[in-house]
Amino acid sequence: MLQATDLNKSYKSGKALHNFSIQLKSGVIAGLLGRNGAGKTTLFKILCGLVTPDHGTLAIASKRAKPIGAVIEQPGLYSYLTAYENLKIFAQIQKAPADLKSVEGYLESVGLPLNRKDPVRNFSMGMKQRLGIAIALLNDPEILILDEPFSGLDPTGVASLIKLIKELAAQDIAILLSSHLMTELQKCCDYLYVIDGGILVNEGETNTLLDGLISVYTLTATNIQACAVLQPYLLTTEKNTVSITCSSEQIPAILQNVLEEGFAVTSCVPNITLEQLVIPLAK
Ligand SMILES: Nc1ncnc2c1ncn2[C@@H]1O[C@H](COP(=O)(O)OP(=O)(O)OP(=O)(O)O)[C@@H](O)[C@H]1O
Repeated sequence: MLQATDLNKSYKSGKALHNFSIQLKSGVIAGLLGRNGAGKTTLFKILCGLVTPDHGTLAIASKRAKPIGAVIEQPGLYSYLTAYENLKIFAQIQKAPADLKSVEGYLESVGLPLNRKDPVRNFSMGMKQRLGIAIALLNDPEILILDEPFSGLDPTGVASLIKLIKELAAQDIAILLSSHLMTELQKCCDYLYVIDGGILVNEGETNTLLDGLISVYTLTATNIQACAVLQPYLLTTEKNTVSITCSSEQIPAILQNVLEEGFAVTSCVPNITLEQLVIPLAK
């Protein structure tokens, strides 16, 4: 669907992208993980045609008039207008259907209420993101690019945005989203690209990439710090929460034994940091 090969871009400040290649496929959610200044926005702007690369090729297989929809940095909204009015204006600008039924359909497609009559400046960050996505999806692009879509969202907002992104991918849209945080990308991406200093330093199917690297898990259960089974693995303990160090292969058996000892584990969260993904290849 989209193949970018050996993209290079330099600014006066230095090289922002170096021989960066990326592929997007229909129905697949790809994540771009990288620190601040790693080159994520530069890549997105090149993919959207907003910045011209110094070298490299970009091939997009699509017959649509608008192959890519994107929300880069903040969604650009008219803050003094309602969601409906924003969508109607952007639909008119982009020559998409702008009648009442169509605009209500756009609102519904991203889970925004039809009855909000107040300006979008009153909206939560999550609702603004949804409206930005609805605008990006005008004219049915086959590719959706979202730059840091989770920034400023609370956990509920993150969870409901992840649900929306998965629903869009299920409609065969190819999705690329960026973050400097592992947790959200881990939860929603099928494939991960890791960028550092403008270079692709790691990539792979999310589960395969992370399984080999996770060695610390945080478990929560009432009084779990007293669990005998966990004592050999303990890294840190707090009331009702412990961090243990073990491999991903060991986790199912450990959890089984903890349950048999009578501790009802309410969560088991793998801990992985961006640094773990960057350092192995940067050596
Ligand atoms: N228009 C520009 N002019 C000069 N330098 C730029 C420009 N845009 C980006 N850069 C530089 O290119 C590098 C990559 O920036 P970019 O915004 O692509 O990174 P990023 O990963 O999106 O970072 P962030 O998460 O902070 O937005 C940075 O060193 C940045 O300062």
